[in-house]
Amino acid sequence: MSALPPDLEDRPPLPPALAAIASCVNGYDPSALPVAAAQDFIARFVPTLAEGGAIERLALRACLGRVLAEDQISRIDVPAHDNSAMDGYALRGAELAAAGETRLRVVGKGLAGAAFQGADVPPGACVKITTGAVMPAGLDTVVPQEFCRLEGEQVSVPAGVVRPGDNRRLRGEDLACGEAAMRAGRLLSPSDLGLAASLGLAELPVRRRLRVAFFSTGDELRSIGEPLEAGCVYDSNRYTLHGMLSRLGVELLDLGVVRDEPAALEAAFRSAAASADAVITSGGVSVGEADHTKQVMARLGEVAFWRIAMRPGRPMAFGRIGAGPQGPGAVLFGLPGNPVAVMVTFYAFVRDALLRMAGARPQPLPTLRVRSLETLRKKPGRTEYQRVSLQQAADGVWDMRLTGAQGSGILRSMSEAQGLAVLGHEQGTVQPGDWVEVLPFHALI
Ligand SMILES: Nc1nc2c(c(=O)[nH]1)N[C@H]1C(S)=C(S)[C@@H](COP(=O)(O)OP(=O)(O)OC[C@H]3O[C@@H](n4cnc5c(N)ncnc54)[C@H](O)[C@@H]3O)O[C@H]1N2
Ligand code: MOO
Repeated sequence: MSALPPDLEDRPPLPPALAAIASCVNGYDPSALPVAAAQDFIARFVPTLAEGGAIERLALRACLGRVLAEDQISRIDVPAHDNSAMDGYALRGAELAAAGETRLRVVGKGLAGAAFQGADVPPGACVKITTGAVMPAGLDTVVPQEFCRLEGEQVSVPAGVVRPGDNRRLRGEDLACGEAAMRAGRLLSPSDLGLAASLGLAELPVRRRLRVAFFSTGDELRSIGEPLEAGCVYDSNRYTLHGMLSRLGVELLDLGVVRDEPAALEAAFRSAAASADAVITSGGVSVGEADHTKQVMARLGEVAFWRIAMRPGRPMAFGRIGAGPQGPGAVLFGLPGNPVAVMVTFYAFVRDALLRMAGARPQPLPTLRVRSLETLRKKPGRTEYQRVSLQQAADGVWDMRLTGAQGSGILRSMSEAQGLAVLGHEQGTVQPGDWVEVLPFHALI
């Protein structure tokens, strides 16, 4: 068996692990697994990049989209001082009159980066201040300058425009020294880079990127640039997969197109598993005579299930090859060949599994509750994903329509969609005006 990535957690050998997982999964039926059971199975099954040996320290800007490997504890208070949230006058809140005006003498100024230098501010006095400037000792309130009238060195503040303590940011209110700023497992976002910068961190420890190999299978597939002979189609799945995987920030190994021949498939699986943590294929998982993918997967390793109660995406093989005492091998996703089924099964199963393997803690994706403008025919007993466009109605509610024919080979209606209506396992036909859950593509990385 092929060499195995050394830094994946060593899990028990596959057969007992599979049986153990299957017995924990509610409604486990390998011939037609409900979507939720398949997701549960996969979440329990996939190994995570191990703590040791898989961590690198990267310059902050390079950490975007990577998985944080260790908790980050703040070594400073952020902000480091009480400071003003407004341009105006800093004063003692207790001196503000309940009615009429409060008149105060301006005894100096404090700028952001150039704090007020005077001695203690005496009673009846205030300090001109800018946003971000350190609050002078003893002063606790800032009146924005728009509310004030300045005559010479006297400022008049009308009653009621601020309360004591207003417009002052407290030391450590963003993060106190010793507090956890970010926990390990976080998928680093632009705001996380900013947060780390606010702590003065030049670099962060991140998990190594997951290595994902992928290839298309099918004798009818031609690569771009090749002539399209009768009966052939261009291989689009590798481009779709490339796009979805790139957004996940994994390391990509594109192994091209593999012919519908068991020996060629076996060689491709072996080479993919030798260098990747996960292998994704498309095509050849159904029951046709040229559909060899799942048989080859089963011969080299194990197939946990390959039929899911969903549409599109019913035939999807999930398993593993190369598992043994030396490591967990590579996780396999044999996605169906139809171009829309590839995308739907990726979003339904592969995305979360890869994030989990990479050490992140994926959250359930947020869905929008929208009103259907049309009838959506649906049979109970399987989950259906229908391609929809969204528009906001005059009453502010979001409405949805199908983007066209829903055949799982029709990529145009996927490309025109803004999301997928997720019609649950038990759901029947949707009538116009009914509410449905939509997974907006913008929620996906
Ligand atoms: N008798 C049955 N036939 C089929 C069943 C079934 O349950 N019983 N399931 C259908 C469903 S659902 C799907 S999905 C497909 C999945 O089949 P395969 O995974 O074996 O995929 P292929 O047969 O290889 O291809 C299906 C279709 O997609 C085109 N394709 C494949 N790869 C690509 C690619 N990389 N780029 C563009 N297009 C691709 C291929 O040419 C076929 O038209 O099986 C149904 N049949
Ligand atoms: O998985 Mo298939 O895409 O339902 O046609």
